[in-house]
Amino acid sequence: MEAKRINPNIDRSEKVITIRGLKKAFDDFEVLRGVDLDLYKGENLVVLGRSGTGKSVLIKIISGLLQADEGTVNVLGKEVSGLKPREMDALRLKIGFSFQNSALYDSMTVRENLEFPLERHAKHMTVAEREDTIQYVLEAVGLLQAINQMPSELSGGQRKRIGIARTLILKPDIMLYDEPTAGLDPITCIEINSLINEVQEKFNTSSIIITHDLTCARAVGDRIVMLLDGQFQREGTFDEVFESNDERVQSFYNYNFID
Ligand SMILES: Nc1ncnc2c1ncn2[C@@H]1O[C@H](COP(=O)(O)OP(=O)(O)OP(=O)(O)O)[C@@H](O)[C@H]1O
Repeated sequence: MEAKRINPNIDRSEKVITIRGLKKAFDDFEVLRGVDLDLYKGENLVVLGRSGTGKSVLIKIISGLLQADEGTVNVLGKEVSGLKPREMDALRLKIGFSFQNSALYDSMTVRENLEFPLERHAKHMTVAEREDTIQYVLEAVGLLQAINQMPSELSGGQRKRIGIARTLILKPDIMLYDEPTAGLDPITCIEINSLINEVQEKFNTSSIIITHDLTCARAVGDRIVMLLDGQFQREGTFDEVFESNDERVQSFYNYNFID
């Protein structure tokens, strides 16, 4: 299994996300207990953690779908908690959210699925510009030939690619991938991992990749953070994170079947 070649274009002088002291509880259950996080421009940051540790809650707070209880969350220079709904909508357009289930509309063709966000958010585009943009993102995910197909005619991996293309179509600055390889076979996982790295290079995005798949983490992460007991307890390259003797880190590693 190959480790990621760290992207030389990461700009460590520019942070696109800065989080300090983030707390979030549901009733008495404290999910996030003081999370600090920086995402640098051009970086692929992997957030690792076992099921239920609050990874999805974290990205929902970043994208304004959930409110923090305490702490500061700054995205592209804006403090999320202080934004009016209209400002939040504008910020959200700069954040591409790739959902676990790809979230495609089953009754629409691939082209229509991709046209949909353009019709809503890129009204200034001509029909020809839209078509060019659709073809460009489909080509980028290697599925131009599927343009007239229905999502039901595609494999899980292909649907995932189209979901990523639809997220890219509005040219987001930040990509949030929630479990990009969940439910895919090992070969398709490798293809999706490569696609995440290609997107980083071609679209110059900064990304957070949420996963508990260590093969994915190693293949795509310039930097890895591990969420344990509501806080990031380990941070570094893949090897640095797993150098730890911490039993929780080791058991996480041992339960993932990797070479
Ligand atoms: N809207 C909500 N209301 C109440 N509890 C919630 C809500 N959203 C998340 N939780 C709880 O917060 C905890 C963390 O959930 P989260 O979905 O972030 O986990 P996760 O780390 O993404 O897990 P997985 O890897 O299984 O997706 C869980 O115990 C979950 O039940």
